[in-house]
Amino acid sequence: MSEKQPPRILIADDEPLYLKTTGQLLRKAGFDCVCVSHAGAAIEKLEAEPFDLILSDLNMPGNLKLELLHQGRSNWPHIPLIVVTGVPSMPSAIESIRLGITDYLLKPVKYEDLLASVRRALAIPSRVFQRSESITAREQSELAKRFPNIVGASAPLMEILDIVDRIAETDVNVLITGESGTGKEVVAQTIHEHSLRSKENFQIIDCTAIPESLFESVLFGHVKGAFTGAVNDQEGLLKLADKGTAFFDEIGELPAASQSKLLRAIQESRFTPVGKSQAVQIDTRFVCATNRKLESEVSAGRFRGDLYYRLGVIHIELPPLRDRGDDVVLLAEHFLKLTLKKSGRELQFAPETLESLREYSWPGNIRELKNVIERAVALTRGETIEKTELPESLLNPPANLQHDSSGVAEGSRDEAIENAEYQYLTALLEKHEGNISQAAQQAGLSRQGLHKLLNKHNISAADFRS
Ligand SMILES: Nc1ncnc2c1ncn2[C@@H]1O[C@H](COP(=O)(O)OP(=O)(O)OP(=O)(O)O)[C@@H](O)[C@H]1O
Repeated sequence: MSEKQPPRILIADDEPLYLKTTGQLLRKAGFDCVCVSHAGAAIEKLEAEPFDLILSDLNMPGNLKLELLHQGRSNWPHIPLIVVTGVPSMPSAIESIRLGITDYLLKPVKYEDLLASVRRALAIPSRVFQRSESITAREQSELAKRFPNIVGASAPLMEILDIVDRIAETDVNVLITGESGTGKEVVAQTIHEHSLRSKENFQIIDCTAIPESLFESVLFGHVKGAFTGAVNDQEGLLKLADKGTAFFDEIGELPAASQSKLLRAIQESRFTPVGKSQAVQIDTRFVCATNRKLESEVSAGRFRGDLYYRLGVIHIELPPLRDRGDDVVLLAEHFLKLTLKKSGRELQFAPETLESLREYSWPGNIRELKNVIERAVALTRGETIEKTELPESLLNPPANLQHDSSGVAEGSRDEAIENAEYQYLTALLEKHEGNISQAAQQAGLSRQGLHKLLNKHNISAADFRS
């Protein structure tokens, strides 16, 4: 973007009235707009002239297969793209978010919302949208130095650190997904620590811990006497996140009514505490995490699409530990060092122990690995951690957790993982006769984490108790 020139916006839409009024309104707001009525013309313009932003309709001539989105994102990845559509459809919405659009607005769109979205998109440095080429060894070591809390050197982790590095200082909202224990909270905290908001609060908001009936009061606060039991004025969690980062953990668990209240607060950057008449303005960055597949939740109608787009401007998917190669060893060494720091002892892994750690499939991911190392250190009497100090469940995992190359691969990878997880959980509960604490301990999960997984698979621990 040139400093003297106003930002240039390309608007592509086949509704003449919308095209004309949007162009006029944005010009009035100080932008330089070029309006075209079909995808082909938009692509020609992009080839010929520089732009800072694309506003694109979905249903317009030449865009049957979302050509403008595909070409726009692959040929001009540095130009943010906002979809504005009158005919929302779930597949196109999901495809849009996959391609990395900046926002998804539904017509009729309020002028203030459009303007806010345009300003937000233009405030994001273009490098955020540029896909990284493969990361060089030098860049790798620089990333490792910049993020010492995130241990690992595998290619998938390096890609994540590269994204974190590019987005941390911007104000974009981030959605972090991944299985339980993959490090979502660690990544969220790291984004905050490397942001311009690092001196302010990193406010964790655990969506599973807020009863639906208290959502507004906990999030937005309340005044004394607003409802029975409101004996004092209470500031809400969002106010505590003002100027800082609000981290919504387990956002996928948020009930529908709470989703709309949160969406409104995010869209307007303000909310009204319960019992008050005046709204409170906030300046907060939103980072969210979930181990659910939010896209499927949106398709199934359980999660609002508009909230999903608003939160997931940047989507970081953390790989499970089993897909991170030798990171297992690096993390094991890291947790060994951490554990020994407390005791002052000196210990090392036997080569066979490391081999077993490498071979295991880690359903509880990094949290499970951390627990296994702490347990092994506690059990080891000599100077070497032998394989025998590893839990039996790790050395002889249930058949469904072993890698069997002779088996016929059925279904998608996601289905296979879901099945394996289901089998693992039922075997685990059977072994511990429905005792959640013991089962969670073995799986390397928190009790809450295990409850969530059981809910996901509709498994009741009570069925395993005698
Ligand atoms: N890359 C990493 N380097 C070092 N420690 C890590 C890393 N990732 C995660 N951990 C550690 O693993 C444990 C689990 O991480 P975290 O709580 O961030 O996972 P999560 O994905 O948020 O889990 P859940 O979905 O159950 O809330 C924590 O003790 C964390 O410190």
